[in-house]
Amino acid sequence: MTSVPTVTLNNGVSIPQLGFGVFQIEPENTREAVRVALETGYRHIDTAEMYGNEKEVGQAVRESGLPRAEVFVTSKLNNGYHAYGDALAAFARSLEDLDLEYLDLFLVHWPLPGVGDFVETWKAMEEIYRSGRCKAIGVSNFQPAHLERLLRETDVVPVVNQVEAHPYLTQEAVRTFGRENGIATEAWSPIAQGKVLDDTVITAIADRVKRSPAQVTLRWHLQRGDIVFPKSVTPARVAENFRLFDFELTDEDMAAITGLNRDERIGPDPDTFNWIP
Ligand SMILES: NC(=O)C1=CN([C@@H]2O[C@H](COP(=O)(O)OP(=O)(O)OC[C@H]3O[C@@H](n4cnc5c(N)ncnc54)[C@H](OP(=O)(O)O)[C@@H]3O)[C@@H](O)[C@H]2O)C=CC1
Ligand SMILES: O=C1CO[C@H](CO)[C@@H](O)[C@@H]1O
Repeated sequence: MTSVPTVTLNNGVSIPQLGFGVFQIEPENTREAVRVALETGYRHIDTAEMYGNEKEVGQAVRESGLPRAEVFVTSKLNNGYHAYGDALAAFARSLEDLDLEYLDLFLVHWPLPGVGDFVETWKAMEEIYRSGRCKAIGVSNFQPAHLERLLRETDVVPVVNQVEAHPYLTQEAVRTFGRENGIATEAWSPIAQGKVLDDTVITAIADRVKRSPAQVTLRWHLQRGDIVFPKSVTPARVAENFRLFDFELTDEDMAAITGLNRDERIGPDPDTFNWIP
């Protein structure tokens, strides 16, 4: 079976660079989707309390029969639970819903700069980390200014920052800040939910290397060093998105795809997003 490269996080924990995302998979379809992903060879699942399918993710992981240590599971703190005590309780609930002994990675889902104070939230994350029930803690959708505050005012450096990233939003500033401070970048919506797949720069490279536009785009992320977890409920695509390790993009291909950047988001802007579900 294909072995997926790992990235060593700043606390020594290893994360598979390619995983499987479960946003917008209905709870009733999640068990099967995660079963197919694990069967295909994925060993990293990215969920969140916000997605409403933690329970089914946990079920599929347990039913796979794989040793717990072989599957990397990430979940995220939902936006309504940023207060210290709420964050501790929300983590305990996530673990209970997943029905797992520990989480591999727990993230603050959004900084919500207009609501409360994410430094207080991060102090709760540090306590969760110290409890040993979570192997690593990180953030999602943090801008460099948000990260600077965490680095200045708290003790534990986030292991990752999970941000929207794809060829139309290459996130150079966030990625550079991460690289300089030991924070790995995870790219969410890595194929921009399909939006980049008919871009002629990407389709021309795909034709030449005899791979699909999705494979070319995912390979671009991997060669940049970022961590990705494409979502699909279509088994053929789940398999396609896993076949990324038998071809390489040239430096010219990499530069051409990076050159597509238009700083165009498909999701919310972290500086102004303060939504509480
Ligand atoms: N931290 C955050 O704020 C966020 C995190 N995320 C995480 O990132 C993950 C991935 O992002 P997501 O928004 O789901 O978007 P993706 O960029 O992974 O795209 C998913 C969409 O693309 C389709 N698709 C998947 N593979 C292929 C393929 N090979 N060819 C053509 N179409 C394909 C899927 O269709 P189908 O399923 O029908 O096959 C689905 O419609 C999420 O599942 C979640 O874990 C996402 C958003 C925000
Ligand atoms: O993970 C997520 C899925 O997408 C939503 C809408 O863009 C986000 O709010 C959320 O962070």
